[in-house]
Amino acid sequence: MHTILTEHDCSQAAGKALQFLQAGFHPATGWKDFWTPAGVSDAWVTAYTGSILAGIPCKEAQTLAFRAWSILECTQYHTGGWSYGHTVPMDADSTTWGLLLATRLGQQHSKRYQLALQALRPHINEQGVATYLHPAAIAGFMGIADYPHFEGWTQAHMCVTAATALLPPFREQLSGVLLNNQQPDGSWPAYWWFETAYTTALAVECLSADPSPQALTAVKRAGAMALQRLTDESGQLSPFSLALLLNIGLSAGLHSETVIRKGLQQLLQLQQENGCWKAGAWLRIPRPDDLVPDMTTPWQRWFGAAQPMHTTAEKLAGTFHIFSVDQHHYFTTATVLKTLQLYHPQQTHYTPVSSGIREDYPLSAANIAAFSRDGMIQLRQVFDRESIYHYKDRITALVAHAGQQEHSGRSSRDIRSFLRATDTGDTDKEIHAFIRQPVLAAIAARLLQTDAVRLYHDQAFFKLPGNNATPWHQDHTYWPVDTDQMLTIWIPLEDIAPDMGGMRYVAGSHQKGYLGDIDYLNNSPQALADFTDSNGLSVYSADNIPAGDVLIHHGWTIHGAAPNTSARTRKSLTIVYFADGARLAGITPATPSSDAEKQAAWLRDEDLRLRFPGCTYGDFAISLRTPLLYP
Ligand SMILES: O=C(O)CCC(=O)C(=O)O
Ligand SMILES: [Fe+2]
Repeated sequence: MHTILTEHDCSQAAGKALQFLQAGFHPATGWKDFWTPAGVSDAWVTAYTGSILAGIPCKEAQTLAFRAWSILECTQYHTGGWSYGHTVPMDADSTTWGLLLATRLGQQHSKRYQLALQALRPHINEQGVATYLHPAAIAGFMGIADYPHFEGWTQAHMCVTAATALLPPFREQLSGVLLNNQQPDGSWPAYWWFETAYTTALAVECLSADPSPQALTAVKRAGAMALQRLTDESGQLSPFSLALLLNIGLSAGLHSETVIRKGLQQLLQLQQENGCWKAGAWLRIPRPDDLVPDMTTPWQRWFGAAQPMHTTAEKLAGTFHIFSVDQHHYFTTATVLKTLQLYHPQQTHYTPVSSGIREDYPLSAANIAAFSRDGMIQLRQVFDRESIYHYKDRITALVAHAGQQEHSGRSSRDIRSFLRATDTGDTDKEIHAFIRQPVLAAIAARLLQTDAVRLYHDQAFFKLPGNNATPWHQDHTYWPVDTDQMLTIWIPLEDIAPDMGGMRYVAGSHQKGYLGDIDYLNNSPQALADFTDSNGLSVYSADNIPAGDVLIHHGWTIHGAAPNTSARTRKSLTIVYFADGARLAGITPATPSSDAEKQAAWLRDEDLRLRFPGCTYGDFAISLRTPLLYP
């Protein structure tokens, strides 16, 4: 067969695979695969898939990998580490993949990374890495607390050891262990897999970076084994096995071997229409006392319990020596992506994923400088009118339902300032996507001059006819986040005319940071004039804003809005972003004195409780409610 495998072929295939993984990614749980008696795996599969994407140098893959990490940061056990899935006790394999993901994203400084590393350490001994450390926890989870024989599960496993060996802190120690455990045929054994190429691919990835003669020999032997199997089993290999054998060959430097090129071409031919490669990763669950599962027969595929199991004996008989496959194809597809990456490491030309949403807004250096000087900016035509009007209708329906008439927080004035609804994206899928679209988050990140931003919240502000002015205030007063890098994108949902209650900003006031209780500015126009005059600042009035434009203000910029004297409702949606890496904090003064300060402190506590459940001041400002939106 004549085999020409172009860069273009690989990058096309990888782009489609990426789209498949993107489509299957759930914002709260990541990817799920493998049905076993312990349920379906989310954390482990998400960590594995994410860690492969993190190694692919293109924007879509990096974004997905960051999202996966963001989920793992929220779902980690407080004792550190990750597990197979929801409610299953922590294990060394899932924890290793979580750590590999963090490492590849450069997140070693993260508190969760450090915690997981600590939790992993005790699993490592001279024999390698044990998946489970405490039989009691896992036996309790399985409902066989009285069964004492977990020697099989608490011994060192080469399939876990080879993955952990890829973590820089353990590489040296575990390379030695790997060298001692290579089989005569050049492979490494696997405990949780039928396919020894799983362990071998990881071992070779680790050892190929080791310049010692022993490592070199080991890698060569593994490479020869892979070539042999690719030849002998050609045409019978599942995409999973084929990808792993190719990984071994590629890590061993055998790119130009005909068998490798043929294998790659076969692999590309096996890609499905939707971008995936069909499930072929056979995960097995030996009995906890089984030390060498390769000797065990027979194995049953898990389709759920055949009959109800109550006693330990029934559970032992019914839930072990079973196997399962990655029924959603994510695990296999991620493994194949790794192969493509190894074949063309420097290629970043993956087919861009088209989402239908605008990808970029041409923000200029002058825009960024203006925002940093004024603490506010108006950006022209970020959206087209039709799409804004589409969202206007959806948001109007929602506000009518969920809106709350308010005095805008603090000032008890007779007439209310607006009708407000928070978290509008929670109940409407389209608004959810609109709020999370990358173009807005990218604008936020660039104006804040930071690498990554999270969503804080979204709120709709509808100023009804006759509603009062929005009092002057500083938003950040209400947000329990310690970074100054926060901003709001204020999106008019239709044209705003001068009598509808346009936004007002004290340009440059953000540079002063927290100004204390500034409610006195609302006492009279003179109070404000005195403040701006004595500080050399001026007020910017955004009176005529066409739909499609957006207004953006910094978290410390003093702002308000004029009353709505027209007969129309002024409709707007706001999205608040903050720089990733912030921690939860109150603002100074720690002891509020005025009523306004007391109320602000109460609102910060309230937001901490609502937006960062389970967190306290000092923790990282990370939660499922505040996802990373960029990159
Ligand atoms: O729309 C308004 O009138 C007030 C909006 C506001 O204060 C904000 O977006 O922070
Ligand atoms: Fe505000």
